[in-house]
Amino acid sequence: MALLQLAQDAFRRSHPASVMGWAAVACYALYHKYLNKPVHPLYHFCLLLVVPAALLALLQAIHRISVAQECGYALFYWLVMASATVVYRISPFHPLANYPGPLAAKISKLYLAYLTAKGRAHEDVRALHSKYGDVVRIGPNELSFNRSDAIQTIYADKTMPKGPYYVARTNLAGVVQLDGVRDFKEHARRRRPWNKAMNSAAIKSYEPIVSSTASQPLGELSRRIHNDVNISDWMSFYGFDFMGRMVFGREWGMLKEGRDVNDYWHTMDKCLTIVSWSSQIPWSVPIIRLMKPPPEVLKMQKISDDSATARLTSEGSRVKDLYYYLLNEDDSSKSELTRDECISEGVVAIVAGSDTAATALTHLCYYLLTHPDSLKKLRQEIEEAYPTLGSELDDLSRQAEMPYLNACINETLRLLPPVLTGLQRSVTAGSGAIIAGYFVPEGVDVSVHHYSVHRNSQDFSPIPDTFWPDRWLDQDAYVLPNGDVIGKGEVRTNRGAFMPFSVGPQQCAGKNLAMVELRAVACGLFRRFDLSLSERMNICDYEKGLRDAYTTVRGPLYVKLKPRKE
Ligand code: HEM
Repeated sequence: MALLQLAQDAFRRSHPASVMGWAAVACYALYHKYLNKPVHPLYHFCLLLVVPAALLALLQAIHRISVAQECGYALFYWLVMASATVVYRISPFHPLANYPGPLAAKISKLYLAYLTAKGRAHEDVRALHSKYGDVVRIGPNELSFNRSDAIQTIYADKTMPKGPYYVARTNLAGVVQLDGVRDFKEHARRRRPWNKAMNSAAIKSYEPIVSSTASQPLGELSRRIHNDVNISDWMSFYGFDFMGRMVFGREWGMLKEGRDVNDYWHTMDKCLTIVSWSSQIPWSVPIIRLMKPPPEVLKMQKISDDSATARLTSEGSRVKDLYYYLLNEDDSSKSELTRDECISEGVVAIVAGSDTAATALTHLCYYLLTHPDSLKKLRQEIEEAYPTLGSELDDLSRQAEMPYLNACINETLRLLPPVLTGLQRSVTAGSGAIIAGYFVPEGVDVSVHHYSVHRNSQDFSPIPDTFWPDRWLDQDAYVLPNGDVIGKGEVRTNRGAFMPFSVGPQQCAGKNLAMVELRAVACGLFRRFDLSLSERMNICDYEKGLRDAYTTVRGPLYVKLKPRKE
């Protein structure tokens, strides 16, 4: 009672503006602690709306202020909060004050969300590294590294869980997707069935699906040799049909029809774009989720759920597909995953595995078409391995031993990794962490920027920006694209800096399968067809048209195809 009386007296004696101002500063102290963290929307609601509303009600009762004054004081409250946020973030007292970066990035993650929404964040963040150095403050509490010696600490040492960027990775039924699981122990439980589904014996058992799906686009394309073919589209048709068979044992029919049946893949691209920018502002995710989901998201969730549910209610697999292992159909024990988790895993596999592989294959075509010498060398290697036309999908294990094929794929994934961005992790240790020699305090989010580190001349030289597959070969001397010959000592290829599938316990679960399918399609395509760029293609625009939406959104790549005779 006495306390209430005291508060009332204080309110009576103070000017309303000073009450609102000091309350805003106090609330900010609480708010800034959680601003970039996943907290319940009620928390934001309370600090932003309930507190000022309660104060205004009190002030109204005591000072009899008008409605216009109430609105003014409410605005003042929010303004003080916003100003306190900005001042603290750019002040020398902020724990990241010594790290360079653009002012807008220091103030708000909205800056990175804006770059992401523009679609060229991979180039933009690389430009920031060129301007500010190896470590850049890309958000108020976030650092981007362009240093290969940061990779192990951030991703492999199991000390830094995924950051708040991943809060959006929960489906509409509330199930956290595998790639959104941030707790290491829970992640290990969810990941176990995947590791079984992707071990070498399982990968071998998928080879019939890989061979039959990889041969399908070749058949369909041979019927279209008189037209320009958008190979980018065809790689997506392939990627989705392959994953449809792999995961659900189901035909999407994209290759057969030569179009995006059900608009599935375009819908997915739209969803990824929304998710990619909203993930940059994690506190917006629970708020967005309170609203009605966009129709694209609903549509995609439905198609995926229906396919997964149909597969789960079927009597088991006809072929050994992903669910064969996820549901433990290979032995009698019960699956470790709940039914909802199983459905979610199927959806993740489609999202994670279809477009990424399609992007890698399209980029491989792009680089080989613009580097005819490399294409010639590759074709020679394929012809030596598979002298008979049509045999190139017979024994896929041979392809893992083809050095130039693997060099071309690696070089493509280096220059244009399908996941271009840095994958966020959080420093959670109370004592902070030392990353690549830099001290990073607790509560800071960190990442190694894929696109930048893959082109860093410290790790890939010479000509780090040029497609030059030879850098992956082990030779005594190397011929550069301009004809110069250089010795082994002048070539630096740091495989530890190569992370298109990420690194550590949360790296890509489908890496081995992806490599099998990339090799198979490349062998089939370049063995059976002569590819050239179509005249309608302005090839300089291809890279400029790529959009970084966490995974890559591609424009068209028109080619002409000529079947090879032998
Ligand atoms: C060239 C093709 C591919 C690339 C470049 C690629 C890349 C990646 C990357 C970088 C991650 C880490 C994502 C993160 O931490 O945010 C990832 C995760 C994942 N990928 Fe792939 N991926 C490819 C193909 C595939 C395929 C074919 C599958 C499925 C069979 C697959 C399934 C997954 C899954 C399930 C995860 C989540 C893993 C986890 O969180 O434990 N990926 N992928």
